[in-house]
Amino acid sequence: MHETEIFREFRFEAAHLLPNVPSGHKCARLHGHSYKVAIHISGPVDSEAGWVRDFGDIKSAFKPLEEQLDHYYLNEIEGLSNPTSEILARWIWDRLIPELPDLCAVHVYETCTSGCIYRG
Ligand SMILES: Nc1nc2c(c(=O)[nH]1)N=C([C@H](O)[C@H](O)COP(=O)(O)OP(=O)(O)OP(=O)(O)O)CN2
Ligand SMILES: [Zn+2]
Repeated sequence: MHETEIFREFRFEAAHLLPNVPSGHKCARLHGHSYKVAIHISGPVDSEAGWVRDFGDIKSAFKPLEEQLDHYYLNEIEGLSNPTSEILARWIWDRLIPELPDLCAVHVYETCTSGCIYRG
């Protein structure tokens, strides 16, 4: 059976600053983003269900993370003291992989044009 990749997108608003950027860098100042996260799952299409996995499973797995992230100051969250897209993508991966062992990528879009793809 061929591997097929599915995804589910989520959006949340959050504030952050980047503490380790060079002096004078704009990202050292407190600012916010409308983040978009896409969770990708890969596997065979179940012949009976006709899907790799119910999108609802991805939604359920991401919900506790969304509750920790949405409208929060990311720097105050355990593990996100330097909340770059790279570190946030890894943070999400580490928390989803026990629930979604078929996870294959976490995309974090910090802006419409910038982001990170983490593949474990
Ligand atoms: N590799 C990374 N580079 C940057 C990150 C990051 O997480 N990883 N983060 C930032 C800032 O958070 C910044 O807010 C977003 O970056 P940028 O693409 O510069 O966004 P802008 O909307 O400000 O882009 P402009 O086109 O310059 O307006 C910076 N770098
Ligand atoms: Zn930023």
